[in-house]
Amino acid sequence: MLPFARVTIIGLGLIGSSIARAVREYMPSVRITGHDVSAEVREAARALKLADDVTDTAGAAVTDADLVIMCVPVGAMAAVASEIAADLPGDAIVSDVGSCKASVAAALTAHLPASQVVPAHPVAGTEQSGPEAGFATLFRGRWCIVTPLTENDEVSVERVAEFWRRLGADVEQMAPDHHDLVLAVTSHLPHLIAYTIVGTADDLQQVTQSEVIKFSAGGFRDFTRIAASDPVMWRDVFLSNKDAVLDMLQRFSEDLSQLQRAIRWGDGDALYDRFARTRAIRRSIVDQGQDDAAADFGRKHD
Ligand SMILES: NC(=O)c1ccc[n+]([C@@H]2O[C@H](COP(=O)([O-])OP(=O)(O)OC[C@H]3O[C@@H](n4cnc5c(N)ncnc54)[C@H](O)[C@@H]3O)[C@@H](O)[C@H]2O)c1
Ligand SMILES: O=C(O)C(=O)C[C@]1(C(=O)O)C=C[C@@H](O)C=C1
Repeated sequence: MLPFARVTIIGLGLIGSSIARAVREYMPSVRITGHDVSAEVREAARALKLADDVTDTAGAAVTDADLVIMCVPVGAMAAVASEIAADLPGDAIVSDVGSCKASVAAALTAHLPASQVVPAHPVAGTEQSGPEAGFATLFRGRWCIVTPLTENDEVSVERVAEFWRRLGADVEQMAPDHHDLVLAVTSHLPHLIAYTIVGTADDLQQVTQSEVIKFSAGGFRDFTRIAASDPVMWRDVFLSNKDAVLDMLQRFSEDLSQLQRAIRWGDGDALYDRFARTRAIRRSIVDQGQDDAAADFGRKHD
C-alpha cells in the first residue's frame, strides 16, 4: 500500500520539483499539489506539469493533503508553517527536506503543535536551483536521513521513511542534533571552504589579470561547482546550523594550522601521512560504490 495518496509540495525548486517528478514516476496514482511563493516558478511548474494542481497560496495547497513536504530554504520554513496552520487537516503529516534539522524542527513544531512533524533530509542535490533543474532519479541510491522527534508516533515516521524508499532512497534515522553535527563536517564545511577559496582566487585575479581562472585545472574547477550553489539556501544553512558549523570550523582551522606548520618546517613525513590517510578514505568510498561522478552519470542516463 502506498504511504500517502495526496502529497503537497511547498517550494518547487530543485528538490521540490525532483520530488514531484519522482512521485509521478514511482507512485503515479498519487495526487500532487504544489505551491511556490514565486509567480514565475508557479508558471514554470504548470508548464512542466509538475503537479496536478499548482495553487497561488500555501493554505489552498494543503486543504486535502495527507503529506505536506516543505522544500523551501530553511530560513523560510517558519513563515510557511504559519501560513498553512489554519488550513492543514488535523491528520496530515508534515515533513521537510531542509539541510539542517534541529532549527527547522523547532520552527515547524512551534507553528504546528497539533500535527505530526517528521523532519527528513535527502542527502542528494546539485549546485543548480529552480523547477527546471530537478530530475526524477535524484534520490536513487542516496541517503535520506529521517530525524524523528520525541512526540512522533512510529506509524507516521514509518510512512515518511517508506515514502523516501519509494523514491529510491536508502533511509537512516538520526537525532536532529546529531544530524546537524555530522552534516556540518560532510556538507556544510565543504561548501564554506569552496565559497572561500573561489572568492580568494577571484580577489587574486585582480592582481594576476585573469590567469587564475584561465589556468584553473581539476581541483579548482571542482571547487567552483560547489561554490556555484544557491546563495539563499546556503546563507540560511549557515545561520541555522551556526553552533555545529563553528565547532567544525574550529577543528578544521587547527588541522590547517598543523599542515601550515609542517610546510613551514619542511616536515615531509607529516604531510605524507596526512595525504596517505585521506587518499585511503577516498579509495574506500569509491570501493563502496559511492563515487558521485559515476553515480550521477548513471542516474542521469538511465
Ligand atoms: N540543493 C541541494 O543540493 C539540496 C539538497 C538537499 C536538501 N536541500 C534543501 O532543500 C530545500 C530547497 O532547496 P532547493 O535546492 O530546492 O532550492 P531552490 O532555490 O531550487 O528552491 C526553493 C524554492 O522555494 C521557494 N520559496 C522560498 N520561500 C518560499 C515561501 N515562503 N513559500 C513558498 N515557496 C518559497 C523559492 O521560490 C524556490 O522556488 C532547502 O531547505 C535546502 O536546504 C537542498
Ligand atoms: O552535490 C551537491 O552539489 C551537493 O552539494 C549536495 C549536498 C551535499 O553537500 O552533499 C548539498 C546540500 C544538501 O543538504 C545535501 C546534499
